[in-house]
Amino acid sequence: MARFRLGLIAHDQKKAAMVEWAERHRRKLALCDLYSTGTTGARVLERCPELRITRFKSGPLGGDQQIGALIAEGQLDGLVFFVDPLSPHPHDVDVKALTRLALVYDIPMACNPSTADLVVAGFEAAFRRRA
Ligand SMILES: O=C(CO)COP(=O)(O)O
Repeated sequence: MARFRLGLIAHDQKKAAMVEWAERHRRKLALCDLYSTGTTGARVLERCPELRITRFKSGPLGGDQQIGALIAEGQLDGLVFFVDPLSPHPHDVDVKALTRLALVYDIPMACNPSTADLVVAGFEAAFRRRA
């Protein structure tokens, strides 16, 4: 059975929320191939070392663009991207480009934990249908 391919990214002020969210869903995330920017993936793996995460560069160094390339190539089924709306980001153009590609290719994109809960529930339902 194909595994879901899910991107995980969080801005610095949202990393604690990402770790908490990933831990809460770790059993379902273990059924996914996960892709993350550098620091986000490292933080999640500290708490959930069993997860299979391919880590790209840190966001400001091109990681957002690498995740965007996966979307453009049809290699990502969903994106959980906890955006910090209250801080400036030096790579804001990359953030915008990534969210734009998620819209262009119509992949589910969750930008906060409550939406990410719904996305995971959707994956669960799809797993059940496939089983
Ligand atoms: O900057 C980011 C998203 O725009 C995230 O990058 P890191 O996970 O490397 O902190």
